[in-house]
This record gives sequence, structure tokens and C-alpha cells, in this order.
Amino acid sequence: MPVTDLDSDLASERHHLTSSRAALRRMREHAQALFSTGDKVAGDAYTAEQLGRHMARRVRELADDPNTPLFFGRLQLVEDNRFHIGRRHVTDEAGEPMVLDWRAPISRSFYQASAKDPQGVRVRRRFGFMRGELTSFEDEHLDRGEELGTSSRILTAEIERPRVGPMRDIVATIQPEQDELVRADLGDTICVQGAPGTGKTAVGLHRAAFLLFTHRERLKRSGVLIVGPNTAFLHYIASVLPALGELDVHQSTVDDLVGSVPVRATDTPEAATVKHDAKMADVLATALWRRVRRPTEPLTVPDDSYRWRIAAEPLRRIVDDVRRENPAYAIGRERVRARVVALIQRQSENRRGDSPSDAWLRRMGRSKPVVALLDEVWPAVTGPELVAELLTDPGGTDLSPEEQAAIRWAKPPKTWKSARWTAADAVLIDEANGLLDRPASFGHVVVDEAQDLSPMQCRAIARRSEHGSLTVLGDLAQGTAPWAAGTWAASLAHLGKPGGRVVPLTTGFRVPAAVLVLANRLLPALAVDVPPAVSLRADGELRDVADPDVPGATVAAVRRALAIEGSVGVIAPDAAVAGLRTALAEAGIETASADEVEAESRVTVLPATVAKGLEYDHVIVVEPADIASAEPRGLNRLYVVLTRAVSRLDIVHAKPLPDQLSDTLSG
Ligand SMILES: Nc1ncnc2c1ncn2[C@@H]1O[C@H](COP(=O)(O)OP(=O)(O)OP(=O)(O)O)[C@@H](O)[C@H]1O
Repeated sequence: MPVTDLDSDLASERHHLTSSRAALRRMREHAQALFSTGDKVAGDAYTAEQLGRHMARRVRELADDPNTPLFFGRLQLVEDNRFHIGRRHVTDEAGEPMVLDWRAPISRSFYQASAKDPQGVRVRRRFGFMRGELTSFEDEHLDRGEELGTSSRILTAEIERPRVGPMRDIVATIQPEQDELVRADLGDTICVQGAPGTGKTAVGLHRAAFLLFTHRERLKRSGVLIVGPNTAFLHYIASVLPALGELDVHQSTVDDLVGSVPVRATDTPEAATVKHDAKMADVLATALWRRVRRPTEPLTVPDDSYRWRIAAEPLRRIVDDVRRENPAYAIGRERVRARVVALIQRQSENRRGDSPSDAWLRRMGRSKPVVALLDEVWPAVTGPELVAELLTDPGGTDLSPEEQAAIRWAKPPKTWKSARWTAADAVLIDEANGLLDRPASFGHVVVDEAQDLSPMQCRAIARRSEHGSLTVLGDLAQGTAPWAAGTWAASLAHLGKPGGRVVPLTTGFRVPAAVLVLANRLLPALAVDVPPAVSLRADGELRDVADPDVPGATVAAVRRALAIEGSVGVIAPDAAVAGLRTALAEAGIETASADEVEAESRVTVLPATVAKGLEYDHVIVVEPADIASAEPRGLNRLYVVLTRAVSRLDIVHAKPLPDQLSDTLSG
């Protein structure tokens, strides 16, 4: 193509960008105008508020970030129709599309069409941007058999771009195998087993955005939930969905999800292991349901000068029936109450010939004899109370004597209200609460780093997705919890979706090949059957820094890293973090913690135990031997830590490296 054509093409694309931006501005102004007149047109205060809230959200959704291109691709179809593909729909004043949302059905072929299967696409165009300016484009004439695949310059530039700040969306460069997962049906539960940096988190977040677009009304009612391992991770991913225009998604750690009690104590490893075991579900259910007794006495309820009488047999039938219906426990108690009152009501109707009032029915239901009967045959209980009882005396359960000893409170609190709960207790209390009353179910739940969830944590998520589907993301090799999953089948069963489809992702978009080769050396020692990743990145640098002065060598490595663009992450054994922060501060280097993703400082110092899911352009791993020996699954932790690097990895150590690594580095 002569240069002039290229230039004029670029000029006309820039023109389209400018007019699309203007159109978006018009859409926003229109929404703003409606927003400010909302209370005048709405009939009543409630409608005005609803409308106001809706319009305020609409205005926010239509915000235009000057640094984010409004479109990133274009499809030229066989019929010569052209569609620009972007982050959201933009229409002109006549309502004609100027930019199509990447989630619209037509956009699918932008991600899926190939030379072999062009799907009606003649030319696929990708745009290159610099700071919001359209600077280049790349065409694939699929009709002529041209296809760039992963050798696209624009894809390579995106993958190799230095990382700063929080995670970004990948809409412009979603790969076909990722797109299959992103666009999976709402009813499908999928489990993505992906090696480090294969885009699992990205896929999960984009699937949430896709589902919200495609099933807006349904999911607005039921909601979408994202579950991540810790708050540092949630901060890191927090801006991806809002950048895609999706503002109404709940994000939570598992601990916060089940956090109905304050956590003020820590379990021994033995106690935590027992409490997280799936058998605790049966133990709690048995402890709860054995409270239900069959009535043995008749019931007499005084009502002014009269007394209603119900024999023991019909009362027994009520309890038996409700028990068989298997409701949540607290619902069951109310059902028994309602049916007992119904029997009294029938007697009253027979006697008086008319229907009693609602107030009378309520009075009967709350009368002393009825409440006493309920307390006898279906006693009220709370989740914390049930768990406290179990931890005070686990005897008589199906737990072995050793398991009972591990969880028994050495010094039971005076009442359950003063108990010092642990994180695992909170999970048990959530299970108990779930037996008492079922929580509302989200329409879709994305669970990241799912390999670390215990069976009991999985059940907490299952309760919240009973009527919805799941996107389960994880890597068995990155399992660091004592109860980490060995296979996905078991986790999916505990998550309540035994039929979930397990799909592997193996193309690595983060970690450079040299670093991945090193990390993969740990895989045989991790005893899990997972396909290793193959890196798309041939660049990258790996340095082995053996130095007896670890803080000094770390400071030097950070200085060197700061000379190049991008974020710097110093990942150290937990016990060494405070000392390294001091050493860096004394050297005049400002640092942030992993929670502070928007911090000005380019250097983050973080303990190995919070590194999961995060990435930094330049990673400095400090004393791998100590990371590996700090916990039973220390080698898995080291595998996580080594795979956080986007471009460069320094390994700073005074102690010898774990065997698996020393072979590669000395070679
Ligand atoms: N199709 C893609 N185009 C561009 N960048 C991508 C693509 N897929 C993933 N990435 C980038 O690769 C990096 C790793 O992605 P992500 O964090 O989703 O991987 P992950 O599988 O969850 O990794 P880990 O298991 O190590 O946490 C991110 O910076 C992400 O933006």
C-alpha cells in the first residue's frame, strides 16, 4: 500500500476517533440533562430517586478516559460493512453505531475469526495507541489468508508494556482461547486451570463484564460477585470492571464473605486443618438437627376464657412433615409455628363460625404455650451458639479423638458471645448460619486463586451461588494453603458444581521465557499434574545475586531497577519485610505496601504470602531458601513468587538456593 494511502487511512481513523469522542460526549450530556430534570419528570419521590440513581450511574458509565482508546479494532465484513470495536457502544445523533461494544455478538469475530475460518470478515484491523492518540494500525486480510496470531506487533507491545499501577483490561487483545471462556453461557460453570500469567484473572473479570452486558436485567437483580484471596489483590483488580463500564459488582475476600463475627484468635495448624475439613459440614448439621424432638405432650393454649387443645399426635405429624420437607432450620421452626396456629385456627373457625383476625393469629403464634412447644421440639439457636457448643464439647461427634482434641477449646468462654473466634471458626459459623437460613444466591460468582480454598470455604461460596454459575480460576501448582486442592474435581464438588468444565490455559502473557524456565524447575517437586506454561515473551532478564549482605544487595538491586521504567516489587520472606523497608528508607528509597496500588512510589515491598495474583515489571526476590522453608508448602509459595515478574527478575540471596533452582542458575 503506498504511504499516502496509509496516511489517509490513519487520518480518517483519527477523524472517526474524534467524532466518536464527540458523540460519547453528547450521550453523556444527554444523560446529564435527563439526570438534572429527573425529579421534575418523575411522578413521586421514590421514582425520582430511582431514576436519579440510574441516571447518575449512566453518566458515570459514559465517562470518557482520555488515556483509554474508545476503540481498538475494526472489522470489515464481506458485505463491506465496517464496524469499529471498542469498550462501549457509541451512537451518533441518529442512533447509528459509531463504535460497537466488544461484547456485542458481531464483535465476537474480532476475537475469533481466522484465515481458516474468517466468519464473514475480510479485514481485521487493530489499532496502536500512545497516550490516547491513535498512532498506527495493523491489518489482517483474512480473505487473502493473512493471519498474524500472536506475532501481532500490537499484541506484543501490549504484553511487553511496562506495568504501573493497578491491573488493566485486555479487551483489545483477548486471545481466541480466552474469548471462548469469556463468552461462555451464563449457565455454564467453568474452571480455568492456568499456569502463572496465562490470563486467568483477566478472563474471569472479562467474563463478568460479558455476562453483565448480555444478561443485564437478570444479573442486576441477583448480582455478580468476585472473590479474591486478599485485599491487596482486590485493590489491584478493582479498576478493571469500572474501566469497562461495570460499576455494580461486589468484590470480596473469602474471609470478608464469611465475616459475620470479629476474628480475634489464631488456630493451631492442627485445629485449622480439622475445621476446614468437609466432614465439619456433617458434624454441624448433625449437631443442629439432633435438637429437633417429636412432641410427646398435647398442647393447651388459653384464649380469653377458652382453651384450645391439640393432641400430641397431630403435633408429631407437623414436626415429622416439616422435618421431611428439609427446610433451613430457622424456616422449619416458623413452619411448625404456622401449622400449629393453623390447627388452632381451624378449631376456632369450627367453634365460632368465622375467620379469626391476623392479630389473633399472631397472638396465638406468640402465646407462651406455643413458644414453649417450639423451644422444646425445635429450639431456636444462632450460628455462633452452635459452633461454640461444638468447640466446648466436640465429644459425641463423628470426629476422631485426636480431631476432637485439636478443636476443643482449652478454656471455653463464659458465653458464646465472649468467644474469641478464629478465621476458621468464622467459616464454621457461616456454615451454621447457612443451615439456619439460606443466603441469597448471586447470579454469577468469579472465584480467583480457587486452589487455596478449603472444602468448607468452597461450601460458603456454593451457598452464595446455589442458583447461579461460577467461573473458578486457579492453578494447582500455586496452592499454598494446607488444604490446597490436589484436583479440581474435588473443589468443584465442594463448590456445588460437580459438572463444571475444567479448561487449561497454557500461553503465558506475563512471565518471560527465561524466568518461566526457572520457575518450571520447581514443578516436579510440587506433586500436581498441571500443564506448564509456554511464555509468549522471549525478552526478559534473570539475575542471580549471591551476596552475604542481603539488605545492601537488595538496595543496590532496587536502585538498578529504578533506572528503567515500570513497577518494582521486592518480595521477601514475611519475617524479613520490616528490615528491608527500613534498609530501603535509610537509603532514601520510598516504598509502598501491596495494598497501596495507587501510591506514587514505584517500589512495593511485600511479604511472600501476599504476592499471589500480583505482578510487577521488575521483581526482586529475596532469600528464596527462607521463603521455601517458612511453611509446609514453601516451594509452592516460591513458585508463586518467582512468577510475578513481567520483565526482569533478580534473585538476591546469602543462603544457597533450593536445589531445584541452583541447577538452572549455576548452569
Ligand atoms: N490476551 C492478553 N493480552 C494482553 N495481555 C494479557 C492477555 N492475557 C493476559 N494478559 C496479561 O498477562 C498478565 C497476567 O494475567 P493474569 O494476571 O490474568 O494471569 P493469571 O493467570 O491470573 O496469573 P497468576 O496465576 O500468576 O495470578 C496481566 O498483566 C494481563 O493483563
